[in-house]
Amino acid sequence: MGAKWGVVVVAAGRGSRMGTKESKQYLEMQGKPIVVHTLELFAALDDLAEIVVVVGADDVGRVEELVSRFGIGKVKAVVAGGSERQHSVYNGIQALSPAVEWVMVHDGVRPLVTAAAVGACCSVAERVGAAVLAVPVKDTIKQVGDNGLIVSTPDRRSLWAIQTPQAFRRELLVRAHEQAHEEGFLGTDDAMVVERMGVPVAVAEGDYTNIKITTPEDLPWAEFLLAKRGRGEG
Ligand SMILES: Nc1ccn([C@@H]2O[C@H](COP(=O)(O)OP(=O)(O)OP(=O)(O)O)[C@@H](O)[C@H]2O)c(=O)n1
Ligand SMILES: C[C@](O)(CO)[C@H](O)COP(=O)(O)O
Repeated sequence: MGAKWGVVVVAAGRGSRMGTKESKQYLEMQGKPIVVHTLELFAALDDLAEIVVVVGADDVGRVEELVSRFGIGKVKAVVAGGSERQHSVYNGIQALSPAVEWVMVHDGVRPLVTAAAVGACCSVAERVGAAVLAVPVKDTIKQVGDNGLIVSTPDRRSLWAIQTPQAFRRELLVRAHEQAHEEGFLGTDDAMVVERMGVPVAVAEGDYTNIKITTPEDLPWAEFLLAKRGRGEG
């Protein structure tokens, strides 16, 4: 990462698919909330200038206290998110310092991303203008109709499972979010609002361990990977 980079860590979701009373980003692993693991990883990146954390409106004070308790550096602001992930992202971008010219957006519930993968994503973004971390899919993916019948089977060689961080020149991402808002478009990731403008977005190959903690089955796998990483076993 050469230029002035900021990251928006989004953690304002309800975690409904996890089925826990506590939102999944606050579930603890190795004595720390998942979102703290994620923030600590980005705070340790030498070339990262600042972090904005986006959380539920009622959780701003709680997360500010976590940032202080765990001594997490580079946190410029903790701000309230919105009803959709895309709204939370936009709120986060607005809180970055004006000097930040490149933005990463990262899911707060992806605590296992590596510094190397983040660096690769940013390098590709600086070259292309926009990039997302991804891995080639391992399973055959099929499109299935409402009737449960298979519609098509895309060539697996062209299919990638998209992750975060997703990295962009800041003015591009702001413009894309504002256009999506004006046109009532909601995407499931940040690249979608840029792609729909016809702007190229590149893929940077990441790791299969960069999982998004979403459903209960993800928790033991994340615990295992976190422990493995803590032992320096990658
Ligand atoms: N309005 C929202 C929705 C999601 N997120 C964040 O976006 C990331 C990816 O979203 P997802 O895994 O879907 O989290 P949730 O929306 O909380 O999960 P669910 O869909 O199961 O409720 C998470 O870190 C989540 O906290 C957010 O900041 N604001
Ligand atoms: C952004 C993302 O993590 C890329 O795979 C994914 O689209 C988030 O989806 P979610 O339903 O908000 O978890």
